[in-house]
Amino acid sequence: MAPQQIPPRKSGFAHFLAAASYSVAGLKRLSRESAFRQEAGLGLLAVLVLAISGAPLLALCGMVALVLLLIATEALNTALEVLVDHLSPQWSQFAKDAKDLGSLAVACVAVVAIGYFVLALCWA
Ligand SMILES: Nc1ncnc2c1ncn2[C@@H]1O[C@H](COP(=O)(O)OP(=O)(O)OP(=O)(O)O)[C@@H](O)[C@H]1O
Repeated sequence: MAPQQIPPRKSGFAHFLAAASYSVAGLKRLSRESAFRQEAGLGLLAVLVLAISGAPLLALCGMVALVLLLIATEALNTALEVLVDHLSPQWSQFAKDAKDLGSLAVACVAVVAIGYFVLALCWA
């Protein structure tokens, strides 16, 4: 297979379009992670439950924002894992630290999202 080329830098509207296509590629890569599929599924469920419970629009927007924040954190954690797996196929302290810290970041955002869901459900 021929070696892939790094795409040339673009500016203006072409840069905007290119950035959007890179984000879609990132979403495709993220969809291979089971953690992402679980978080996105549970997040969608949480938004639906709040909507059915009659939560106000602002509360629904808050839930959607937190689910997007969780997905963004999971994307960064996956990027970290890809790099760590490439740099350290064997056990190493830096690999353990990096991956554990990435997991902590995802866990912190997940706790905030779950707490928000419970509060919004109580107030609905
Ligand atoms: N190369 C490594 N060296 C040392 N410890 C590692 C290494 N790879 C993974 N670990 C340890 O194993 C844990 C789980 O790693 P793993 O790669 O399975 O990530 P994960 O959090 O389960 O994410 P995912 O399910 O998305 O792969 C890490 O948090 C870390 O403590």
